[in-house]
Amino acid sequence: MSNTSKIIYTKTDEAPALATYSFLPIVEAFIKPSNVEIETRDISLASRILAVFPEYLTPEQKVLDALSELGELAKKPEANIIKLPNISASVPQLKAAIKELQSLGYAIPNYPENPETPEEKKVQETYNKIKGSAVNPVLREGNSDRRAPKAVKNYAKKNPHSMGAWSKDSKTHVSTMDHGDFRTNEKSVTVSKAGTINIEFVDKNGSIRILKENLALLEGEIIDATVMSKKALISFLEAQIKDAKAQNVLFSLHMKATMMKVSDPIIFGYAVETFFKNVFEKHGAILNKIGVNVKNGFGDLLNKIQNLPEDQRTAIEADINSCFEKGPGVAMVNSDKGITNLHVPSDVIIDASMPAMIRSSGQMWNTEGELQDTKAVIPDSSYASIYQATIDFCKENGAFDPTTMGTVPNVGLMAQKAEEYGSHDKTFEIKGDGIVRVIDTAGTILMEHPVENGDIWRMCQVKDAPIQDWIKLAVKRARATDTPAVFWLDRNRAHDAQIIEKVNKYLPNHDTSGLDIQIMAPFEATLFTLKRLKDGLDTISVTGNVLRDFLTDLFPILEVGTSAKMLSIVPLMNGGGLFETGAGGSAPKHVQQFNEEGHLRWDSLGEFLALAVSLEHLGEVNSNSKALILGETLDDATDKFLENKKSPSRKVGEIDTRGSHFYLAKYWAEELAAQNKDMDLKNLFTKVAKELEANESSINQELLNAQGAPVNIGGYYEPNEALTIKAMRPSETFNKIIASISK
Ligand SMILES: NC(=O)C1=CN([C@@H]2O[C@H](COP(=O)(O)OP(=O)(O)OC[C@H]3O[C@@H](n4cnc5c(N)ncnc54)[C@H](OP(=O)(O)O)[C@@H]3O)[C@@H](O)[C@H]2O)C=CC1
Ligand SMILES: O=C(O)CCC(=O)C(=O)O
Ligand SMILES: [Mg+2]
Repeated sequence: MSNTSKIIYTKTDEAPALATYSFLPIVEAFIKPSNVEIETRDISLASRILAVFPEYLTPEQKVLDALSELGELAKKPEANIIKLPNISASVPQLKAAIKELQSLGYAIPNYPENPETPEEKKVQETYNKIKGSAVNPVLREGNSDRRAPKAVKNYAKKNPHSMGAWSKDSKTHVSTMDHGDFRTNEKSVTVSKAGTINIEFVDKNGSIRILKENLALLEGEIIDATVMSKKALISFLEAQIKDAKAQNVLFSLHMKATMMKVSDPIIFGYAVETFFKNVFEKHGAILNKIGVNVKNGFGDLLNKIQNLPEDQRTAIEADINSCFEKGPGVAMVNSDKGITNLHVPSDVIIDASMPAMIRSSGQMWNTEGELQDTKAVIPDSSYASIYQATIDFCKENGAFDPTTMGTVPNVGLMAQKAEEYGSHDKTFEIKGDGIVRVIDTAGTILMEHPVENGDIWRMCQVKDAPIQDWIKLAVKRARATDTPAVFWLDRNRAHDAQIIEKVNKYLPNHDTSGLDIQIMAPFEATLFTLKRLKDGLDTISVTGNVLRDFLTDLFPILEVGTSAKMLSIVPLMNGGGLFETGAGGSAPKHVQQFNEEGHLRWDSLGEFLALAVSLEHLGEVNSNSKALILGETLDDATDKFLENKKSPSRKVGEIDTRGSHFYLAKYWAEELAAQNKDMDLKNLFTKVAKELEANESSINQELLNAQGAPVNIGGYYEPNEALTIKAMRPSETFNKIIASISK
């Protein structure tokens, strides 16, 4: 078999990883006759931790660095990778994973919160590479094409998900900064020739500290730099806390602390300190001494004060309570458990949290577990306006109607760590007052900003080749679907102005005759798109990396109820394919339900869609007709799956992920039996389809019998393999039929 007939299926974390234990054996059996091999690579958080600390492990414990391997593969034409959502770990998640691995006998080091020795610094640096969004940027060697397939849209039109009603009197609103933030301070230049730059901090006395040295830039690369003023941010946050109280709305903070892993935890920390100002003013010395780190959220403070002598702890708790009493209500993540929006920076992630709020009448949970209007605080104003525009639109027009609304596919610029999501190694918390400047080897200052102690300064990059590829993809999608495409770019923003020049330069290289392609600032683009959306019309959004992320949750959640149902393709720039499953995350609360009730509600539709396009890609590239047929029939099976409503239910005792996989297998076998292009496949799967049909009720019964009681799979980040297989494949009858396919 040729080396190229290989699909790499990623093993990740939480609900998607559990689902893989049930789905992958089915896939392996079905694709075997086509001479396509499927291999797994473990890029779970646990595995990524073990991969970078080999010196702490015994020879048997060592694991491959699968992520680096896949990062290299993504640059090769033969790449065909199915990427499931993975944990982008905040520090609290990282620490929990480390603890679990240590308890399993892996002698890996602790995460050093305040590293002092060179050894501790090295350990922290290593962990920082695993922290946050450390997987996607490595694999995304291409731009993004995300859309709701027709079958998914049609299903939503016939079976609309619930949408909370909107009232014209809703007090919900977005609050964002109008000065001193990343948007207002942004500067940007396009580099005319390749070279290297340094980023320097010059203090008030003129002494220079190098923040980043010898950063290589390519010709035509756009760079931008900006700063968030700590003073402006804190006075903004103080004003918003007061205003939320005055308006009697919940205070909620929406950040991307996982993907913006350096800047956003700092901002999150300032919000915690501002909300609990009295606590930090009165007890700052003690909190400092016990190592409270607000970047890890209010939860870090609560955990660390548990070890204080009782009198100190109760004094602090009394002041915490008085902040809650005097301040506005805070939006809750889990009101039963008292977990607020400020507890953990990775609990509320803006791409999912804002659409979820908009879908529920613009409301979030209060401490009583009731829905209430909310002030959504999004400190940086770069993209906040899209949510305000959507809120205004819903107030004016009521909630969207999934039975009649159009769709908004996205073409997103993301290749080669484009824009903000590639900025971590160039983001700095500034220590002292002075100037930060970007300077080239000839001594020319490309950009500079005056800064003050505590400010957050960052630089972003986007290379020319990805921009050209993105423009090409936009034209291709507009042409393929004959749909208007809008570039969401603001000519008044420094970075966007540079991108607009490139769009104007490269668009004429393509045949755009008869196409409707426009450029609009995000606020106007939102209004334009929403109006069309309500009228049942489709509009392609062509955006940068952050808006890609925001819009590919916002529109899917409104249109089809969840971004899990998105087709998410990354045509890799060197010819391979990366097929992401859905556009959302790993849904931690699903695992909790599984552990408690033995019911997993992860919807693998994203996996089905991704596998079909992966097979199609492989079939075309390798002229493998069996792979093509498997892809086509899988798509037809997915249509049938939707028509017959075989997605997992939310409730225990009803069909869950495992049952949904059985039906996918049944329909896939039936489609293979029905096709006449390949007789081998037809004959083989006619038999399989008959057996699945004949055993349908006993398989369903066996699968349902596995529900209703707590399930122990021996771990959260590193579950025990044997226990997980047992839990995820509980139907002997089904397992036997699957095993018989490859015999
Ligand atoms: N591509 C990737 O690797 C991504 C990873 N993440 C990571 O995922 C974790 C959780 O992030 P969060 O922002 O809360 O986003 P999630 O998308 O995990 O959660 C938001 C909500 O989406 C719904 N949902 C998402 N996928 C499915 C699915 N397949 N089946 C059923 N429901 C689904 C659920 O909503 P409901 O209850 O309304 O149905 C869920 O509660 C974090 O660790 C984050 O870093 C996040 C985004 C992308
Ligand atoms: O990589 C991550 O942390 C999240 C990715 C994400 O949300 C997206 O691409 O939509
Ligand atoms: Mg996202």
